[in-house]
Amino acid sequence: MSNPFREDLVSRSRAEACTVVIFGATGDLTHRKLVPALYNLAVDGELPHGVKIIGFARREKSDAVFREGLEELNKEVSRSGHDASLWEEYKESIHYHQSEFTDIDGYQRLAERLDAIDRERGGVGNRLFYIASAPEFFDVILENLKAVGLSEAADGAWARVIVEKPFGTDLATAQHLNKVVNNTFAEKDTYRIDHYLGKETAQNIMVLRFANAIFEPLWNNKHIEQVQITCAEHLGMEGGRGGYYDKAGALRDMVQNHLLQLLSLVAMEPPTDLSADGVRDEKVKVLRSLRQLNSPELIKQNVVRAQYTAGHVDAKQVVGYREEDRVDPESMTEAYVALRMHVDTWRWSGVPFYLRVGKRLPKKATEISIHFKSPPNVLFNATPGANEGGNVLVIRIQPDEGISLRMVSKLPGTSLRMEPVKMDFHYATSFGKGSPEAYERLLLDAMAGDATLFARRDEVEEAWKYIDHIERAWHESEVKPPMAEFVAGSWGPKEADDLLEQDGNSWRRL
Ligand SMILES: NC(=O)C1=CN([C@@H]2O[C@H](COP(=O)(O)OP(=O)(O)OC[C@H]3O[C@@H](n4cnc5c(N)ncnc54)[C@H](OP(=O)(O)O)[C@@H]3O)[C@@H](O)[C@H]2O)C=CC1
Ligand SMILES: O=C1O[C@H](COP(=O)(O)O)[C@@H](O)[C@H](O)[C@H]1O
Repeated sequence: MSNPFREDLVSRSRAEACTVVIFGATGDLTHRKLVPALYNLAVDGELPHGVKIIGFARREKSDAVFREGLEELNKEVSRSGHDASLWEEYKESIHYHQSEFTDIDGYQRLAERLDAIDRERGGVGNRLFYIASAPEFFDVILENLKAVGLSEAADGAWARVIVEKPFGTDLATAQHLNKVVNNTFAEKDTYRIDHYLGKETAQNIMVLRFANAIFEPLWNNKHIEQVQITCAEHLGMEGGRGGYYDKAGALRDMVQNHLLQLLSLVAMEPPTDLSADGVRDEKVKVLRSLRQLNSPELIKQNVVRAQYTAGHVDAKQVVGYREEDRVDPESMTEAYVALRMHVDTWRWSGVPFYLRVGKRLPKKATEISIHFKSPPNVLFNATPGANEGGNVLVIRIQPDEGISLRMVSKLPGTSLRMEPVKMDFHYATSFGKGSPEAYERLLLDAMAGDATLFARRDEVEEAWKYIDHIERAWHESEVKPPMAEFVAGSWGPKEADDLLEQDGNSWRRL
């Protein structure tokens, strides 16, 4: 496709034209995230000229029907709105390819189609394979791509693969999948997606830390008392999600990937350069330094799991977790988890990292808060308001992306009183526009061959090592830790509050 929208704009990224083949193209991810992301990039003039999309899935569909379905969703979700005349041009670059994932003939036909596109384009045949299927098909798709030679790039071209989450269900399955992927594509051509890394504010963590001289000198256990990472969702198991989620649970679904990635960005040492491996080398060191919770006793002391009971969210009555569609009525899967973690490095020795994530909490909000130690209590200890809490730096990942710094200030007036105030930076007001969707940035990076915001093999495996201890204690130990409960629409179980209270701390109110 020639970029139909902004011929005047040259793409600002180093992304190169390619054909994007999406496996699982009739699914939710393709309709809600991937195709709208490519559309928005095209609207913004960021998509390289000549990008084509081939959707691979099982159902019989014509190109026209496939495009209509995509358009319906694009109208609903596109960040830049939906322009019918722009869509008319954009949709010409989208095609449908019907095949079973297991059918080798389907891949043979795909190879022929890709060759025809390259001939038509008269340029190099770069290919980006996006595996957006359920995880049980990851192996077979990779094996079939290899069998028909599609994992090999033509001279002067590249062939890359993006693999969706979940990347395995434990260390052993992740290692197996890594073997299959690396047997098909070189590690440099493998992009394990973690869409939280594509979120604007997650990317800003490194800039905040390493491009501002005021924070880094304070970014250690001498000045920081605790770090909290919260990822709250108000959604439950809508849209049939219960089938997948009840097998995964909050720990595997969110902590193993998104939350541990955020923690790594907060805790890592400055990389020697901004290359993909420079950054990922430092992140993986953090994961290796996590204090392992390798006994049921440690897990009982440091981890709380919970399910929600019926309650109200957004003023609507909602059912409890075990009553959700496609959830086992006797399920022992957590829809909420809170953890106290430690990063055993010199920088972070003695600083607790508290993480919590859950469904059916009061609102959707993800944030990281860095709680600084209080100053010596000598000057203002008798001043009203002196105990209002210390400095807190809050990185709002979503919504209302931004950063705020809480400090204590003198209240105007003749007497000395102190009150907490906030310096607040909002992306939307400071830069006059909303942030691009995470998938936009990540797709563009994959087209540019930049894997910095994708997880490397060793990162994924280190994260699973940590998670496996907890999963084993929950599901395999003789005396299983209890499953706490909280009312849907509340901020989680009392046990999670107790976890912090033991250290004299409390969760930040969002
Ligand atoms: N949805 C989301 O927001 C997110 C999803 N993900 C991950 O992305 C992946 C896809 O999720 P999602 O889009 O929600 O899944 P869906 O269940 O909505 O889609 C599955 C897709 O796979 C196709 N498919 C299933 N079986 C076969 C087969 N045997 N042969 C060919 N095609 C087949 C389906 O085709 P057909 O309809 O023709 O049967 C459909 O296109 C999962 O790994 C998920 O964990 C990750 C983050 C967010
Ligand atoms: O990966 C996942 O992420 C979503 C939350 O993503 P967000 O970008 O909306 O914060 C979560 O709902 C889902 O369970 C999980 O699989």
